Amino acid sequence: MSKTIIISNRLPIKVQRKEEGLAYETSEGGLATGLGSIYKEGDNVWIGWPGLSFEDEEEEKQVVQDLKQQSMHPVFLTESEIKEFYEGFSNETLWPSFHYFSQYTVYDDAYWAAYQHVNQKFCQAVMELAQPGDTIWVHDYQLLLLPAYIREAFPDSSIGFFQHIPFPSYEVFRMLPWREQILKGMLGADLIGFHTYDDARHFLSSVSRIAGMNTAQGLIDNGHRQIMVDAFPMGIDYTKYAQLAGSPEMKEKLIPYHEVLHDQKVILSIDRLDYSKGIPARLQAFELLLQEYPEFREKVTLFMLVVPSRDQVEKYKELKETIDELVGRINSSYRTITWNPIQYFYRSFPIEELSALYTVADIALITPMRDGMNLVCKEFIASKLDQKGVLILSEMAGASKELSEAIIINPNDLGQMVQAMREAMIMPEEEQQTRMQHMQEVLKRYDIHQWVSIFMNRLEYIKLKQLSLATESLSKQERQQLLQDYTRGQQRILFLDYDGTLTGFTQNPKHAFPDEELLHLLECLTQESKNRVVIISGRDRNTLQQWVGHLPVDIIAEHGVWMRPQTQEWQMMHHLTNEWKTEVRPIMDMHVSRTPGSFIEEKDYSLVWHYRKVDPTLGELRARELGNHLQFMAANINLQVMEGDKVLEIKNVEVNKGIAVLRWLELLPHDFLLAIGDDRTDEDMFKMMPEDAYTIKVGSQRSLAKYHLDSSKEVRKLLQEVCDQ
Ligand SMILES: O=P(O)(O)OC[C@H]1O[C@H](O[C@H]2O[C@H](CO)[C@@H](O)[C@H](O)[C@H]2O)[C@H](O)[C@@H](O)[C@@H]1O
Ligand SMILES: O=c1ccn([C@@H]2O[C@H](COP(=O)(O)OP(=O)(O)O)[C@@H](O)[C@H]2O)c(=O)[nH]1
Ligand SMILES: [Mg+2]
Repeated sequence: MSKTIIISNRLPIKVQRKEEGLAYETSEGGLATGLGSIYKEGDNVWIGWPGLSFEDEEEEKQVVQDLKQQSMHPVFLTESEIKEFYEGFSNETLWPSFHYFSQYTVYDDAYWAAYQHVNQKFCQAVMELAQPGDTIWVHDYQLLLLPAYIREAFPDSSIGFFQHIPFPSYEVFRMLPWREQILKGMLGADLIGFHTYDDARHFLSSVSRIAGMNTAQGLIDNGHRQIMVDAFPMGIDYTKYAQLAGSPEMKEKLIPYHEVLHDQKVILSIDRLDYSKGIPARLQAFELLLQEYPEFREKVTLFMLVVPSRDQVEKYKELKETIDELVGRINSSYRTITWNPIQYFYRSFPIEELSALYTVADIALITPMRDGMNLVCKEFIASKLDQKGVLILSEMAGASKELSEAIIINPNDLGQMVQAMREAMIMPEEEQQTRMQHMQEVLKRYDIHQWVSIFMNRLEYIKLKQLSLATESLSKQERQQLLQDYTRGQQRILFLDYDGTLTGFTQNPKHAFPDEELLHLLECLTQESKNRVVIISGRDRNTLQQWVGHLPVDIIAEHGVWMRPQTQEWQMMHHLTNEWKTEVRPIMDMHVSRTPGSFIEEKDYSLVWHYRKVDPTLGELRARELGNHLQFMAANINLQVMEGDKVLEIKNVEVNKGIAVLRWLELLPHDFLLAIGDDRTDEDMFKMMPEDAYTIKVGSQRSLAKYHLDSSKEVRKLLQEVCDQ
């Protein structure tokens, strides 16, 4: 039976070394409870780091055994891996960079080496446990390379990846020297999820700009597979928090709070110790509230829980000192004999205590500078059974996208935070309830179980979609049939597109000249007297003449303006005019000057605007503008605007590859036809081919062709087999 394997850096439990031996505690965080519902089912398993370094193999064996009973499998990290992979690359490079704290980012090759090494180590663990057919779900920024490593080991596996922290804008992401390897690592997955649409959008933009891949409609085409990217805002176990808040034990738990607080309002703040959480600014805003509105003194208490986290990392140590100082200063300035403005705790609390705090708090003050999601604010909402209470939430938290009924603030605006606290303190109960009810509905509907099920569902969907494309890809059997039909054929025509089909895509189109391998292949194909090999290309005739003209191939140039049957002279297929160029060229010239990196290619009867070196978004925008402009002119002067891969071509309306192949089909008797092409212009050729022809599209986009091949490399392989017949 197939199973689901979950992999995250941290396991949902932490091993602690106590005097009486090893002890297991739950890890802080929503992921652990959320996925709890699936990892314990059937043979499912969760792979991750148990949170300590072990020197003793016996102790490690013990941990493996203990965890096995709870459907977990540990990956042990050495002291130096903890330093360089976990504290280093994960939390001193990726964490600050992805949270827009670029000034904190450490760029260190040793960290990067450790990061690759530990990702490999996780891959080893997956390989030990995975079987064909298993679903693999990788979590978070510590394991960005893992999807590609797993893909290499198990090419057909179903891999989902979810990132719990933000994905930064391209301008920030590009600063990482290892940006390309990181993207390639993530792209090993079939489905890539983020908390918000903005994160997904930023990721897609980096993929398009850095990896140069097509990312239309959230689908990435990497040449082999379609990869889906989408937003899946993570929910919480709503019922669990609601039930805890309503449990009989809760009433008792609340007694001491009420004794201390009397009629004071409670503002609650809970986070891990992290500069991304905006704790100092929050404290400053609270101080300003007390300063500017003395009427609130002794009427409000800030309960501030800071959970120790990554305390070996320098910036976290510094932050701890800053917070200690601020709390000390505010408390010492404003405290009275009976009142302390801030109740500050630096430790972690069990869920029952958290629930009591959520219940008792009037206001939750959640003001991160950046946060992937933030589950604390959701847990607060779920705990409010009487629907009284106000949430103040930073617009920089992923959760703000769902919780629009909160008081949304910008954490850099201290004045706005002060006003938000004031508004929350005096908000009428009805308004609190209306807002709370709305937020509760959102969170109840989209809880953690829904989150898991929607993610899994999408993963299944994209796998099926890939499969339907794969079934169109030339199977072993169909390949055999093709070769058999070829051998039987006495009069064969092979139509071969050039760029993207016989050669790969190059940054400079002039660099795509044929290499030795290709020339040999063409020689071999043309040596066979039963073959007519037709190179059918959009390129100008001079280039094609220079590159393949010495071979006895037929050439169709400029999508069918020119033809050169075998060794004869070049002929024009249509009587065309190019007088229109004087009118069109200035418009293209203007676009070139407005679009850095673009250039014009001039052929005898067409003009082409290339934008492969242009920033992709700008390129698409300008292509649309130019296309519209030319479309408008074209209708009056018998021209067509053809869109290709990063090109826009304008030429006479009667020219296309379909009309060109018809000429060959009419003139030459044939009993075996093969047509291969990669681009939109090749679709015209596929359209004109008779039913029994073998038509092959290179790449995974939809096509009129019957079959698909992955790349020009695959095309060459097939043609070599044809040659060998
Ligand atoms: O493992 P640690 O280094 O101790 O850190 C704890 C976890 O922190 C991060 O949490 C994030 O995930 C939450 C759930 O999706 C999200 O609400 C929050 O905004 C994120 O910051 C981190 O992503 C985890 O990998 C860590 O285990
Ligand atoms: O003493 C504590 C404080 C917090 N949490 C939990 O830690 C998680 C924090 O998740 P969040 O998304 O808010 O932030 P992260 O720490 O993951 O960045 C929440 O589920 C809290 O309930 C906990 O278990 N014990
Ligand atoms: Mg092509």
